[in-house]
Amino acid sequence: MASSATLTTTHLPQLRTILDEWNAKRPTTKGFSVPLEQFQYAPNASKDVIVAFRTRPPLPNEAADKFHAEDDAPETGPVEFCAGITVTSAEPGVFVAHVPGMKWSGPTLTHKTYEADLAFAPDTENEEVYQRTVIANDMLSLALSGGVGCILAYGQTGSGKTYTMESVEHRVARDLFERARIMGKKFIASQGGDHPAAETGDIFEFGVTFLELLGKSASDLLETTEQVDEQGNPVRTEIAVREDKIGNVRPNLISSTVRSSEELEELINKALSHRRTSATLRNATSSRSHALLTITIKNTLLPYADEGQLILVDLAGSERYEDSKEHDKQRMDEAKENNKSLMNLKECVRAKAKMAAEDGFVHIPWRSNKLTMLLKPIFDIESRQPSKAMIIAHVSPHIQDTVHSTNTLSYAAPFKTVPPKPRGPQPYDAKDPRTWDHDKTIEWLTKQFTKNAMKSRLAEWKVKEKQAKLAGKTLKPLVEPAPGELDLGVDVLKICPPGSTAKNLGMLYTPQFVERCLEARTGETLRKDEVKSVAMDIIGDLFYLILTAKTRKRNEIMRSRKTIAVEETYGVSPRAGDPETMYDTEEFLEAQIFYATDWGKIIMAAKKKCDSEGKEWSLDVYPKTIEDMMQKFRAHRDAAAKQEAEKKAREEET
Ligand SMILES: Nc1ncnc2c1ncn2[C@@H]1O[C@H](COP(=O)(O)OP(=O)(O)OP(=O)(O)O)[C@@H](O)[C@H]1O
Repeated sequence: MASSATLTTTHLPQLRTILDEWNAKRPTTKGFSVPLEQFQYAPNASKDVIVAFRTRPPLPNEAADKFHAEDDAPETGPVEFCAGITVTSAEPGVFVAHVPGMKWSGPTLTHKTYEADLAFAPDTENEEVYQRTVIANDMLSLALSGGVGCILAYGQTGSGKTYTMESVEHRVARDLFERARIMGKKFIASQGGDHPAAETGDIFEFGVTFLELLGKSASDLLETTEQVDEQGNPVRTEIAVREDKIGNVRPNLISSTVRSSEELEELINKALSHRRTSATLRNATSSRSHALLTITIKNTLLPYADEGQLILVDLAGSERYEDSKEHDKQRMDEAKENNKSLMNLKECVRAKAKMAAEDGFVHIPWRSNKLTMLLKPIFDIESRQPSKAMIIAHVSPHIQDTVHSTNTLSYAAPFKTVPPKPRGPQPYDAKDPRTWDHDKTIEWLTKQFTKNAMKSRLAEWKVKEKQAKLAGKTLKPLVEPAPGELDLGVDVLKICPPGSTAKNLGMLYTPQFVERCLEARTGETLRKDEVKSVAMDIIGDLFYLILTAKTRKRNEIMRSRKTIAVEETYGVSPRAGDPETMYDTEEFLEAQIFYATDWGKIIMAAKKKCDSEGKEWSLDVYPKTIEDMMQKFRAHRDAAAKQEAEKKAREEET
């Protein structure tokens, strides 16, 4: 293949002729299926990884500059633009890259086709790109519902990444608060509308960080610095990027709280101006660094739920080795590091896409690099947060850049996956809620609400028993109610209507499930805040069971790796093990009621000890912990029964 230098002005007319012949034969370009004004959600909205291509228009004088920069061939008049990319379909997205080559008979063109979910032509406005990516895939709602949405701009230096990402950032700032108000009002309404923020829907707290990763070193773009180094570059504190004790990656950045579009816009402008200053001073740093804007969102009415996140990433320009070999050592190291991180990112995105499409286990190597560590929430399969990643691959429109463009397109195209084909119902597995039918789901939900109702009955009974004792009376023992006799406080059939299963419930965001439980409330047996707290426990348990089922296979493969952390993310009690099969007894339920909140605490302490001693949790320590607890419970129960019997006998005697 010829380099662009050999394909200079003299060959352009021939290349144009070949391109015109190809264009004359190809079918007309397929546009978007629904015009922008009419559509609301994209057909791809359910996918975990969405890939889009974008090419920009040629800039004034760019075609000439591109030749003159590399070529000293004699000029034959003004250099006209020659297309290196043709968009043949917008949705699904198809780009054809025209790769120039050279034979003894003259220049040639090879037409390579690449497919994505969406493709944006040079005349597509930023607003349309934003609507068809961020809005169509419901990224704002995802983050406001405790999920993680990540948008990555990838491509060669100068291909338009910053142009796209800055526009996305400003538009997110414009729309996020309005969307939050709508969702906030809806959430309050589902609780009966009784809240000081019922009018405003103001229930979310927003935090913003902006990190720059240059080579291996991370810095805070919100840090204002007066200091400059010998070359005049601003000096910023180096930020450590590592996992903390509980596995979170939270670099120590300035996190600013924002309350409005204007405040968010101001911070974005501040960070971008710091990035631009660095870019001018340090020879286009922006193209050599990754910039990550993270917006964290906390629902103040669901204090135990995970924070939602929107992560907007303007990636460093992808450089070929040939382009960087003229650089000094520092630049070469940076380029090497960038390529490493981009390759690692590719592995992670590809694995995530594959996992979503095949519904199986795929190892995601997110710990291998700082960039992917920072994106842990979207790559960690142990995370309970729903997440979605969108990659927008940018290419230059010029024929001189096609070799670069094919690299970019072949990097991103494999991320496009076909949603898994319906394979019929999976065989029933008691341990895997994704295989439960409607009846089994209702049975499980009923059991969860019964557990809760029994807990409060027992608590009430204990109070009454105490009062009775004080009055010198004996209270009748608490009798186990017959199935269906207990008022659960909710209509489980409303939570899981006919036709719906645990798999459908597992796809709901936590606030959606809470809203549904609140709507299913019957009478006054449970207060609204009690429904909320039980709903949080139940959805937490369901996520845990699904997660355990998903990772079981992985755990078998990687037995040496640490087992799933039994974290109390949703503030609920028992989560470890598999009560469905191992301990599915009334006695087990009674023991949980007896231990109440201590149950979770004892299990957590045992898990911690087990980890520190490097023992095997699921097969060895966990059953032993449960057995010890059950023995204690039985001893207590038997002693209490004995005492009760003796008391009765004494009473009968007197
Ligand atoms: N879709 C577009 N329409 C019009 N102009 C564009 C478009 N995309 C990019 N540009 C212009 O192209 C130039 C290069 O774009 P940009 O700086 O975004 O590229 P980049 O990929 O971020 O480069 P770098 O890696 O160097 O940061 C800019 O002048 C920008 O304004």
